[in-house]
Amino acid sequence: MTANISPTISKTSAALEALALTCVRGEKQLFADLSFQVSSGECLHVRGENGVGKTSLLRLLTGLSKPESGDVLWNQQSISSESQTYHRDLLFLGHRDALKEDLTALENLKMCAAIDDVVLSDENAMAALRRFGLRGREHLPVHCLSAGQKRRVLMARLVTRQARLWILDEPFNALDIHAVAELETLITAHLMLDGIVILTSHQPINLLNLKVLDL
Ligand SMILES: Nc1ncnc2c1ncn2[C@@H]1O[C@H](COP(=O)(O)OP(=O)(O)OP(=O)(O)O)[C@@H](O)[C@H]1O
Repeated sequence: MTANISPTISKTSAALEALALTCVRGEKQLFADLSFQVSSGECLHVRGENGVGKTSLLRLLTGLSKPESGDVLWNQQSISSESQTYHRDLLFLGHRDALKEDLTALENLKMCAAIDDVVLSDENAMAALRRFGLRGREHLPVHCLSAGQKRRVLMARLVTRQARLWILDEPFNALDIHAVAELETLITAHLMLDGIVILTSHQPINLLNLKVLDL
């Protein structure tokens, strides 16, 4: 069954811009003076070896950590000055599963919707979970799900929360080939609606409008 949830992202163009970002972690400078822009309809694939600073970059882009110097602009406004607007437009999925293990898959989706201030009916939440192959698992506590099934709950979140900008840390991890294809389809549909995606992955990615950033 396919979840019938129509995205209602506005059609005006949007852009995320990194301006001369420098990132220091511990004693080490991970990157310096890093600038790029990602606009509506584009996906940026951030690549690099383990420990090079991909997750650290995503954290700067989400505003979860601050750069040593430089700034991040969302639609030409610094994300530190416009953080409420920015966080309404942003969906960040970190590579550690941001799920409550004692809650069911359905309860997790509903809880995320409540935090995001999104109205989500049980029917739409169930449809989203089933779209990602979780039929019959909707009422199981998340600690009973496999690693790939947990990632699928997070994928369901991509369709139940309408955000313009998706920042996804290793979203293909633990997914089987069907789920990888489903996620690529979902990302493509988001880009066609003028969404923006920034993701990290150690695997090659099969998407149109893909830009690559090698750290
Ligand atoms: N809070 C911190 N304090 C000190 N060092 C940190 C901190 N956070 C990250 N690091 C270090 O910064 C470096 C970059 O980490 P990061 O998680 O950004 O790498 P990554 O490119 O995402 O790696 P991977 O491909 O393994 O996920 C690593 O050497 C890590 O140990």
